[in-house]
Amino acid sequence: MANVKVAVRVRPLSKRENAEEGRIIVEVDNKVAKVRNIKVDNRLDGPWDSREKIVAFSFDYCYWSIDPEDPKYASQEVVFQDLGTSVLSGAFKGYNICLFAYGQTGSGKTYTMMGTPASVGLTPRICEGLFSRQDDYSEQPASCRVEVSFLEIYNERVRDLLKQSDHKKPYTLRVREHPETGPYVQGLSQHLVTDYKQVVGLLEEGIAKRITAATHIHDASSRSHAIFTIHYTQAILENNLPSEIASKINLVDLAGSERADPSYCKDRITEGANINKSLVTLGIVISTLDAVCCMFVF
Ligand SMILES: Nc1ncnc2c1ncn2[C@@H]1O[C@H](COP(=O)(O)OP(=O)(O)OP(=O)(O)O)[C@@H](O)[C@H]1O
Repeated sequence: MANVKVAVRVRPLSKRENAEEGRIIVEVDNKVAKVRNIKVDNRLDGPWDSREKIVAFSFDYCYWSIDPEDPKYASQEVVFQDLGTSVLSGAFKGYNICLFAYGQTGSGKTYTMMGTPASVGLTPRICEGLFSRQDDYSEQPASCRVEVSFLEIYNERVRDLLKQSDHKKPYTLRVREHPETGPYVQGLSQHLVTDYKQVVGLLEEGIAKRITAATHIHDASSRSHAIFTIHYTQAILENNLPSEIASKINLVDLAGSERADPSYCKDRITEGANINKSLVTLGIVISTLDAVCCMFVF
């Protein structure tokens, strides 16, 4: 899967982790993340010795986002410059692109994808990039159209985050498959936007409606998968004839995988089971795509 890039990001310890005297067991060295197994010989403290086990994993990008004073600190801007600009350049060339954040609950997916008002994440930055196109990517189009939609998948059911839904039956959208364009969500609202401010308004509206709940690890854990889709259509002249380049950008903030905890209430347990089930399925899909892809590479 040559067109797939994988990045890993290390976030700072949370207040709770600091209070519990948590330790960072990951180191980042260029494109390699090294995880130290502190359980070896139950040696929680003490000097490094040959029995300490380090497992190294390679990625396309490794981000160290612990301390802003650290020279190797990766800010939201650094992450955007690597990942967001390639999304934009792909979209400008007419490719469909999917960027998703995957990880354990509380690991920093929403922070990276959405960010905070003081530290804006990938999704709003990518939208801003579409409107303030100052690129060297390709020829500028005569005009372009941007339409967005925002949905969440909660307990395997789909809800439009940008449409007032029936309170009794909010999760009623159906996923269908079009013979030519592939899977789509029937009845999902599409919103034409003409500037960055409008996109931010819609993003805030959708984020506010998304289901969150407190878990042992994270006070505001997202309990659903959220998909923000941008349909980007460029009007161009091809051989002096009007034509269009259409691309679709899916920006996905997945719910976090978590360990089943019998002390949770029934809702949390059901949510957790559905989250884990869908993430395992996603893993199977990616492995299968990889296997199929390898079969045809000669
Ligand atoms: N790179 C970072 N720098 C500073 N704070 C971060 C960073 N990443 C995450 N955080 C903070 O850590 C907490 C958890 O992050 P976040 O909500 O993004 O986790 P999540 O993976 O989306 O969790 P869940 O799957 O439970 O929804 C938040 O308070 C967030 O502000």
